[in-house]
Amino acid sequence: MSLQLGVVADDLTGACDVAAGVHALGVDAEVRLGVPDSGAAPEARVVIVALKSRTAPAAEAVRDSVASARVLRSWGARRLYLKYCSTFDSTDEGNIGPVADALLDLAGEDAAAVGTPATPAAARTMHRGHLFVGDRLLSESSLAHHPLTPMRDADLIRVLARQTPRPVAGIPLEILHAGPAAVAGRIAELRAQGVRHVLLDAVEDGDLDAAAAAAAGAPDLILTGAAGFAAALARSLGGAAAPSVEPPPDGARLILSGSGSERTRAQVSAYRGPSHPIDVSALVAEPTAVVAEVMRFVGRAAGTPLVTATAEPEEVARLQARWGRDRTAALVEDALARVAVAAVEECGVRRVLVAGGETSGAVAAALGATVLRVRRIAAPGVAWTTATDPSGRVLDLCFKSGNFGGTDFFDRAWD
Ligand SMILES: Nc1ncnc2c1ncn2[C@@H]1O[C@H](COP(=O)(O)OP(=O)(O)O)[C@@H](O)[C@H]1O
Ligand SMILES: O=C(O)[C@H](O)C(=O)COP(=O)(O)O
Repeated sequence: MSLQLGVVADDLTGACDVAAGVHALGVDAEVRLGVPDSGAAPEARVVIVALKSRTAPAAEAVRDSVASARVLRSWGARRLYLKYCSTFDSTDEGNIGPVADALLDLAGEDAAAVGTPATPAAARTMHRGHLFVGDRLLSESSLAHHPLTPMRDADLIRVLARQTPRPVAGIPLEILHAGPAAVAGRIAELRAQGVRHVLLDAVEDGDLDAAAAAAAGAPDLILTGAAGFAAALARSLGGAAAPSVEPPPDGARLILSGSGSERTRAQVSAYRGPSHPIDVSALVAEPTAVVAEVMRFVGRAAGTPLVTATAEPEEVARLQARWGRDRTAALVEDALARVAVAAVEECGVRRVLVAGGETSGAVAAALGATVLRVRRIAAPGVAWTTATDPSGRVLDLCFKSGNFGGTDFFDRAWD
């Protein structure tokens, strides 16, 4: 099969979110970690490049996203999709706007970016350009307190307009409900007026299907959004039989949590197995000693050990004020990544569940994973994936978005 949809994702859990949704439709998907080497094209019909660009400097995010898009195009990708968070996680400096603009430059002068973060299956909906998380406006949800990208403005037309000099406009729900031709016609009108970024309202999957059908008639569009719109595009590809589910590899288990999201905080609290909180302040002065202490816990734990840095927003804010946001982020990500490598190399761990997008990117890179294939859906938007590390070990890896999975996920995710 040829590559139908090439996706550039700004974090690993978001990439796996798309892969899980595509897999559930019976469409074969593959996640490539980092900017891929051009080489031979993968066989999968959907290839998702997982970058760690969501909170990187804009120039770095643009560089890696454009490089990834070029490789996907060289593999014959018929459509390009920029995958960002369903809660539009970003700052006013970017990176959704700058990256989308760079992809527009790649696509040509009159190109336009069209899409939506709406993912109704994850209770993310767009109405009059405003993003809702469940019944709450984004700015009234827990995402307003995200440790790296606090989302304090639910008007995404306004948010995106702060990230790009190119004109931004929305398409309201009544046009989505009028069907694909109405959507396509409105997109064409906006483009003729010079609009280069279009955000679509959507409150149900049918709206996303209408958007996907409208996009099918405009192959020059750069498509953007979260896993919901990506799944609608994959639905139009037509799925094969349900993919087979291989058993997980034998080996010990480990849970690593670096997410500060509301759902992960609940999952950490609800976990009934052995857990060990990381002393983040101690990481500043003696990270090696902290990791050694954690490994003593992992080595003697009965059951599946949970190593967690997860903390309430107030505690995270206190540590960020003391040591710096980026410094604490890097210290925690690096510590959890080092624990993952040591657990695989020294404790026979072969199954790792990681909570948090940035955290997952750091852990996957440290483990040397380069390609992930979905093995089994663990929860909506969350998959167990199979990877082979540089030493040839087969690993079973689950990279869970911060706000995904049930409260008992850490106990129930294992098959
Ligand atoms: N206790 C803590 N203090 C400071 N930063 C933390 C703490 N725990 C986690 N972090 C950092 O917060 C960020 C959480 O981001 P991420 O892993 O993407 O989670 P999510 O998926 O919930 O957004 C990471 O950079 C992580 O290292
Ligand atoms: O919510 C989404 O679209 C994705 O699953 C995602 O990007 C989540 O990011 P997180 O950093 O893992 O919360």
